[in-house]
Amino acid sequence: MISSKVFGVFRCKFSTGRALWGSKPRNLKGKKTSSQEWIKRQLSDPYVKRARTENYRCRSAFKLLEIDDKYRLLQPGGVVIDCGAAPGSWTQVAVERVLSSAQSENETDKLKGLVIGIDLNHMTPIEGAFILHQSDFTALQTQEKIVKILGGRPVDLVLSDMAPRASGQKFMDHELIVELCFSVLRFGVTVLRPGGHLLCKLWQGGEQRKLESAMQSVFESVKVVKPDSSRSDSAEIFLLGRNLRGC
Ligand SMILES: C[S@@+](CC[C@H](N)C(=O)[O-])C[C@H]1O[C@@H](n2cnc3c(N)ncnc32)[C@H](O)[C@@H]1O
Repeated sequence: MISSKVFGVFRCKFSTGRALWGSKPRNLKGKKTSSQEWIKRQLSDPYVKRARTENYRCRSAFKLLEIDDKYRLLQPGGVVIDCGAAPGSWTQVAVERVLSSAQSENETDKLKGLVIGIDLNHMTPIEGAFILHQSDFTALQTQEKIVKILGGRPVDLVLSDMAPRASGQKFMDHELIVELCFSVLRFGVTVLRPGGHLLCKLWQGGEQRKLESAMQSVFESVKVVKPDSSRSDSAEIFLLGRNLRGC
């Protein structure tokens, strides 16, 4: 067993913090909505309410739940890397679905499951997950830490909900998020098992095609996914690469 202290990582025991408000949204033109509009929208958003009642740290949980209900990416006993994990709702969902005994009768599957969450920001621990917080996913050092935690285990699913700090310059923000996706893809192909999957978020724009074709060259199928819980006025979409081709 690797000591979590060695990596400055914690195998989390308690989940307390919640950030149900999420980040201030951008509309399709890349402009921020006014604070008042944003608060009004948050208060009337059914997913914000559900996140509160169902104990998720933010409404984003429902995007992954919806995608997973359709594509069955999270399996009991699975190994999952969650890039851009804070405040933690995707990690919560991944832990529930790969570590939950309710999902699997098999205790061994439950023990085998592994979820690693990485974020630039501070993140409150989540029971059952390894969290590398205050860590830049794109840094080699961080990726080496992930590889050590994996201890040679192949990965079933790489997730990225990473988003750069939005400048409001639509093209620049699009380029930055696509760069993050490419770094997830480059790393993903080195750790995913053949047949593994990758889901990454981006804001639509001109570079999307390049990313899609890079994914098509390594995955058997690549789909653009927009769950109902992703706001229709948001430029956000997800690219899902399924079944990594073997060498
Ligand atoms: C939309 S939030 C993720 C929400 C998360 N999926 C959840 O459900 O709680 C985007 C996150 O990406 C993180 N991020 C952006 N660039 C990053 C990077 N280079 N390395 C790690 N995290 C990054 C941000 O700090 C932010 O917390």
